[in-house]
Amino acid sequence: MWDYVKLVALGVIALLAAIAANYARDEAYLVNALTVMLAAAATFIWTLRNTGEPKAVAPKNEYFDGVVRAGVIATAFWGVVGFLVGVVVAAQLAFPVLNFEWAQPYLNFGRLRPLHTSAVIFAFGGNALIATAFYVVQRTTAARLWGGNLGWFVFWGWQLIIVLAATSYVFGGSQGKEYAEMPWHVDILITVVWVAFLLAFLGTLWNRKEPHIYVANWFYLSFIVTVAMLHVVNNAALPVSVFGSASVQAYAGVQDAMIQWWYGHNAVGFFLTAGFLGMMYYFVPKQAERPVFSYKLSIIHFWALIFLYIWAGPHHLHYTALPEWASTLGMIFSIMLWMPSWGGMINGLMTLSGAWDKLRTDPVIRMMVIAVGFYGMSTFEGPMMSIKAVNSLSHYTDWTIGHVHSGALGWNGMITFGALYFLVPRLWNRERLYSLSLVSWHFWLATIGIVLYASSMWVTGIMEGLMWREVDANGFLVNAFADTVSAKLPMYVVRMLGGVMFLLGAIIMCYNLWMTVRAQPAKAPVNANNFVPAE
Ligand code: HEM
Ligand code: HEM
Ligand SMILES: [Cu+2]
Repeated sequence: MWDYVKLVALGVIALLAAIAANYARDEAYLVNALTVMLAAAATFIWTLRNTGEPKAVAPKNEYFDGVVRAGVIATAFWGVVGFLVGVVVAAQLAFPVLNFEWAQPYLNFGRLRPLHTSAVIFAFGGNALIATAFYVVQRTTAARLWGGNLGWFVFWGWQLIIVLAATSYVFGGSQGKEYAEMPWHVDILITVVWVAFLLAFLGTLWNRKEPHIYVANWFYLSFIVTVAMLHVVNNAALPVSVFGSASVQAYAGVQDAMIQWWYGHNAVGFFLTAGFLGMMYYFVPKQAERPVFSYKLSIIHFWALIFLYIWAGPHHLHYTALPEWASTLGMIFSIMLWMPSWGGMINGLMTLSGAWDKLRTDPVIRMMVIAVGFYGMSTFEGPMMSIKAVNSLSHYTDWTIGHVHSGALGWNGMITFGALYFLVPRLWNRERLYSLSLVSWHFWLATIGIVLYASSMWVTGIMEGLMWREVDANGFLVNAFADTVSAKLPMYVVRMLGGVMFLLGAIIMCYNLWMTVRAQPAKAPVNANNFVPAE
């Protein structure tokens, strides 16, 4: 019965998408409609072929790990894609000829840049967060992921969203809001998939056999709930036509800017921070085989973080049409944010107390520790940059880009790599990783890559900031804008090389994980993935 409902629904979707493609008013919308049509048709055929077949009933005492395995593969795949596009845009900034004439307008910097940011944040980061949230919530509640195949809906829905967003940018569809560039129809799909994600997570918590809700789940839950709120409010818009990508924002002027940066900042705070802290609170203690340093600190850290983050957005709009008081409010909350952030860092690092020797012997724990270190660094740098006097120098410069990537590569990247190294042997029931020395290679390539990236951006950022404000004795500007651009060239090349190293490290990781699954002997099949011992 359920199969027939699905078939009808998929058929209707494919048909509507075909109609939408026919009436499409712009290229991006056309490509999106065709993609949805093909995806619905493929799922239709797949469902049809399986209709009436006896379904394998999953044993109730087994974790739902298939979707986590798929999420791990997707994380590694989109990671490499996102880093590669990062290297491409870095190369385009250094060598503008790489905006090839024949590839215009599709592959110019302006279209590839949001492709990079969405690929790394939503595809790489999003898949990492969804996969680990599903893994962690099951392990810490001793319950199977709620909702039957809802987990698969979330997984495939998210991949579809990624493909729609990416193709949309390349073909010229964008809302023009940073990190929220997806056109309105993709925004609706995101809302549906995100609600499914929330339900799967909440349902599992509800069914928990462990009375206590472990703190990692608090972080994951706050990430899911807050991102839902941010997404819906920031994307409120009126489509110009149901058959086109263009839409008009619900807010105008400075209100729109404020809502956008309330979103943008909290995307950092909840997507790139709270969710990843959930990862830290599970995987660091697991890999170190030590309890969390202070559970009390983790609770204080949690509440302080979510209370403070939400007010800090105006630090993105210093010296604009935003009222002075709002700007000051954002600055003050940002400075206060330093404390809980470092509380989290200390909690992560001190979890290693008594196990510091592991830093020498275990490259996976080294990866996690450097991630927490970079988290600490970027959450010190951020509050500093939010001070108006500092921001008057740093804003509009590459300093911001350096800050972004010390957080993104150092914190989000490294903690995800650590989690993948932890997960793959367990999910595929392998005795150990294929090669720890390849993990070490990855570690050093990535670390040196980040250092090259961040330090080159500090140098160019501060240099261009100072050059822009340099005036002669009569008060005239000394430098033309083009002077600052040409002065930056060497540093742009260094940044690109740093990116290449980071990318190489990720490719080595993929090889290592692949060989772990391929070449390592399986462990004896002792209910490794069961949470209730078989009688
Ligand atoms: C190989 C690695 C990477 C390279 C080479 C790279 C390169 C770049 C470049 C060239 C830009 C544009 C800068 C500009 O407009 O001046 C950029 C922007 C950005 N990247 Fe990356 N990136 C990498 C990895 C990542 C990762 C892993 C993340 C997030 C998890 C990330 C997040 C961002 C964000 C958020 C921006 C926009 C920054 C802003 O507007 O202030 N990047 N990246
Ligand atoms: C206490 C924590 C943090 C504070 C107070 C903070 C503050 C700031 C400030 C003041 C800016 C520059 C705004 C501007 O001049 O335009 C900024 C930019 C940015 N930060 Fe942070 N930051 C923090 C942590 C992080 C972390 C951990 C990450 C990444 C994982 C991150 C990602 C970003 C991004 C992506 C931008 C660029 C936004 C844009 O596109 O303009 N921040 N942050
Ligand atoms: Cu911010």
